[in-house]
Amino acid sequence: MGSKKIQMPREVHIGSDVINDTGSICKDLRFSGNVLVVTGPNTLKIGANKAIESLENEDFSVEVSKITTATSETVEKLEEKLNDTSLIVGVGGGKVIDVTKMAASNAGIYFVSVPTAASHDGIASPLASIKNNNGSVSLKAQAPICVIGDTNIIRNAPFRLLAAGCADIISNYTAIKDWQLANKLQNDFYSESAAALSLMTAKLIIKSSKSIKKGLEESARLVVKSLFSSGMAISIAGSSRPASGSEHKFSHALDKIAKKPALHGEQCGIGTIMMMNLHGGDWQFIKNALNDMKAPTNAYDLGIDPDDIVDALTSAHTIRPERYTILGDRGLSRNTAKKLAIKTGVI
Ligand SMILES: NC(=O)C1=CN([C@@H]2O[C@H](COP(=O)(O)OP(=O)(O)OC[C@H]3O[C@@H](n4cnc5c(N)ncnc54)[C@H](O)[C@@H]3O)[C@@H](O)[C@H]2O)C=CC1
Ligand SMILES: O=C(CO)COP(=O)(O)O
Ligand SMILES: [Zn+2]
Repeated sequence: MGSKKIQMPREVHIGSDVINDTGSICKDLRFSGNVLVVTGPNTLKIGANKAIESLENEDFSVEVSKITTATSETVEKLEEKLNDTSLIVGVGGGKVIDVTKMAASNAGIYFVSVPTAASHDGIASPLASIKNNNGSVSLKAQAPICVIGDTNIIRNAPFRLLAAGCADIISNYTAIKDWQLANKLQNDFYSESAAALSLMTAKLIIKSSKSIKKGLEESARLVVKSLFSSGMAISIAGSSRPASGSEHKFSHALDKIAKKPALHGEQCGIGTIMMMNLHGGDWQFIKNALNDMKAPTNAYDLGIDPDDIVDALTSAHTIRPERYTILGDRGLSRNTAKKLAIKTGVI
C-alpha cells in the first residue's frame, strides 16, 4: 500500500475577541514581513480591520485584498498580488477562505484561516471549492497553518449563517451514504475513520440542536468545533467525500440555476432531506433536525423558485460526474424529481 498524507492545522485558537491576537499568534508561529489579508466588503469592517491592526502592532507590513467570488479568476488575481509575501490571512466566510487557501497553496506559502461565520465546514480542511466555467470543483489545496475562530464575531453574525453551518454538517448523513454506495458499486476509496468522524459530528450537532441559540458564545463555540471536526474528516479522507455527496451536487447545481442562490449550507440541508428519501432513509428525521436548528426546509424558506429546485435535481448528477452517488450516471427524470420535491415538502 502506498503512503498517505493527512494535513491538519498546527494551531487552533477559539475564543472571544481572539482576532485581536492575530499579530502575536502569527509572530509566535515565526512569521514576519509582508502579509496579505484577504477579506470581503462586509467582513473587512466586521473582522479584518481588527486582524490588520493586530498584525501592524506586531510590525507586519499588511496589504489588503477584497474579494466577492470564489472563482479560478479570483484566485489568479490574488496570486498576482503576492509580493515577497510570507503569509496570507483569510478573514471572512467560506468563499474568502477557499480562495485564500487555493492562492496560498498555488504560491507555496502558508495561510491562516479566520472565519467570521460558522457557515461551512471548510474552515480547517485542505480542500477548496472553486467555481469555474463547468460549475464547482473541489481542488486539493492545503490546510491552514492556524485557525483563529473569534466567537464574539461569530455569535454576532446573522443567526442564518450559524444555522447554515449546522445544515452543512447534517448533510454528512447522505454524503456518507453516497460514499458507501460508491465504494460498494464502483470500488471507490473509502475511509472508515473519516466516515465515522463525519457521522459522529453530524449526530452530535443534532443532539445539541435545541441548545444552539442566537447570540450565545457557547453556541458559536459548539458549531465552530463541529465544523472543525467535520473538516478533519475531510483531511483524513484527503477529499471532501465524507462531507459532500448528492446533496452537495444539488446545491452546486442550484448555484448555477437560481437567480439568487441561498447560503451553501441551507441548500445542502434541503438537498439532504431529498437525497435521504432517495436512499430510503429517515428523511423526516433530517427535516425535523433542520427545523430545530431554524434552518430552511423548503423552497419558500430558501427564496428559490420551485422550478429551479426541480431543474437542479435533474442536473445535479452532471456536477462532478466522477463522484458516484445515489443520483447514478443518468440522474433523475423531471417527473421523478418533481415527485421527490413534492413528497418531501420541499416544493
Ligand atoms: N473547502 C471546503 O471544504 C468547503 C467549502 N465551502 C464553500 O464555502 C462557501 C460557502 O460559505 P459561506 O460562508 O456560506 O458563504 P460566503 O463566503 O458567500 O458568505 C456568506 C455571506 O456571509 C457574510 N458574512 C460572513 N461573516 C459575517 C459576519 N460575521 N457578519 C455578517 N455577515 C457575514 C459574507 O460577507 C457573505 O455575504 C461556498 O462557496 C462553498 O462551496 C463549503 C463547505 C466546505
Ligand atoms: O462543501 C463541502 C463540504 O461541506 C465540500 O465542498 P464540495 O462539495 O465543493 O466538495
Ligand atoms: Zn458543504
